[in-house]
Amino acid sequence: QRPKNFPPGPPILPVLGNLLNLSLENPLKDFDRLSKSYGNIYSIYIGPRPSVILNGLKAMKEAMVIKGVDFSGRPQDLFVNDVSCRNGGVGVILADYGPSWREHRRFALMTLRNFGLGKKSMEDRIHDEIQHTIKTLEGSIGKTLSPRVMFHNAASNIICQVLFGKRYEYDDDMIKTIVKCFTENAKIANGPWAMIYDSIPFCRNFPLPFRKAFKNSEICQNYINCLVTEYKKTRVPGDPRHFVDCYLDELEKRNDDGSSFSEAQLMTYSLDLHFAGTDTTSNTLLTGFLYLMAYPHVQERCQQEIDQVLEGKDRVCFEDRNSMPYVQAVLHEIQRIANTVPLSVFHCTTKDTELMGYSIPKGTMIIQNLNSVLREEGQWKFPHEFNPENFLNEKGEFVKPEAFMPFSAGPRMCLGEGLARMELFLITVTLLRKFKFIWPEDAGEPDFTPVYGVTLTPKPYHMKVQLRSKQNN
Ligand code: HEM
Repeated sequence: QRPKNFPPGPPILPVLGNLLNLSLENPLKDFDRLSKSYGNIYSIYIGPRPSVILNGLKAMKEAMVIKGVDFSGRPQDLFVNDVSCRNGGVGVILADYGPSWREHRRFALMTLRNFGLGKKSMEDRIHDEIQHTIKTLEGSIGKTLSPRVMFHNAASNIICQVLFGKRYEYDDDMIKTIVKCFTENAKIANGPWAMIYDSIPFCRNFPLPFRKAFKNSEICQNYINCLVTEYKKTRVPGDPRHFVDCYLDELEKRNDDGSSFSEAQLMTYSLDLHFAGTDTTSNTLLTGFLYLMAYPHVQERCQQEIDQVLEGKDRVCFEDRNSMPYVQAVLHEIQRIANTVPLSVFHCTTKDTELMGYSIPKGTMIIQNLNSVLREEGQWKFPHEFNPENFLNEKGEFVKPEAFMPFSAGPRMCLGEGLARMELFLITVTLLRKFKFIWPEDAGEPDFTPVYGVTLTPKPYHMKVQLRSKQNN
């Protein structure tokens, strides 16, 4: 039985709740279908747990922005919590709303900013990494290559520079293993076995496929343990080289005052940022290059604008985006279509609250169907097709509709948005300036259907790379 005045939804079965109403492999279509029957705010039971699904801009804004604090909690008893928070630290992504989350979020935002302002700016770091990407692509001129490892490692290296002050070669075994753990766990974390783990608690200790996620998490914990142990030995207090050193300085400063900073937190937190900074940006890039090859006229129009704006300059800077309305529109359209984190990260209510006339008790799980906003009819000129016109007005100027929400909204909104946007712009522009990307003739039609997970991933594909004949650099 649903509580009084709770959002409506399909009938609930004992034990399973509404599991049979969802495809456990990929429930995105079911979430859209259910909103047609029950409206933009409805409820389903994942096993015994009541969850409210938010669809469309209006509901999303009221919950995440207008009543942001009421909706900014995180559930604490899910599969993902057991996998990620095993060493006692809760990190930031899964931390519940409260002082520890607030302090850690503030600290990361400040540290990311400081590393962007220091001797070497964030732009310089991204450009350094792009040189390695270019080398990989130059080695494939005239051939085809699968860009997956290249983009995942590039994104991983950029965040690694900030976190640990180091990068890894693209064929380094250690980072290959870590990135594999991240990408596998991003698929397991909201796959069928995670749903079963969350719905039927007595099966949690059985040797079922969800065990793989725990193994992966252990590998990542060992890796971060080694790094932190090394940095503790080599650091000079007060002269931080990277995020880990900054945290260790802060830990010393706050020692014994009951603060939420701890070594266990540092480990989970660093892994949170490494994971969040890798699997998101790289999957967006993969989607982007897939569409740029499938829509060669869009690629060419970007290249014309890039050539024109960068004429005589040796490299692009983030500021140049303001002179590139078409490229900006294309990058935003890529993010809209990529829908990289389709259900955001699950929230929960921090107190008894109301949403569009419904009563929602404290502790209710909230699932944001970001997909429903990024493709909402009435919000977009072309909701169901790839079309940069979605972000251009009649004068060809860049405009950003309110429904552009791939980073979510409100107090829990992605804290890496600035970094991600800078990476997407600098990487895409630099590569499009230098290379032409072609869908291989023998590859059949491009398949745009993504593989479902916490992050959506394009199916593996190959690209043909040519040096552009008319280069201005
Ligand atoms: C295209 C790239 C990215 C996309 C689409 C994306 C999207 C998201 C989304 C939808 C959320 C959940 C927000 C919510 O719960 O309401 C999130 C949270 C988060 N993201 Fe990102 N993200 C991206 C890149 C990054 C990067 C590069 C970093 C690394 C610095 C990062 C760090 C985080 C963190 C730490 C959180 C948790 C914030 C919190 O709980 O307070 N993300 N991101």
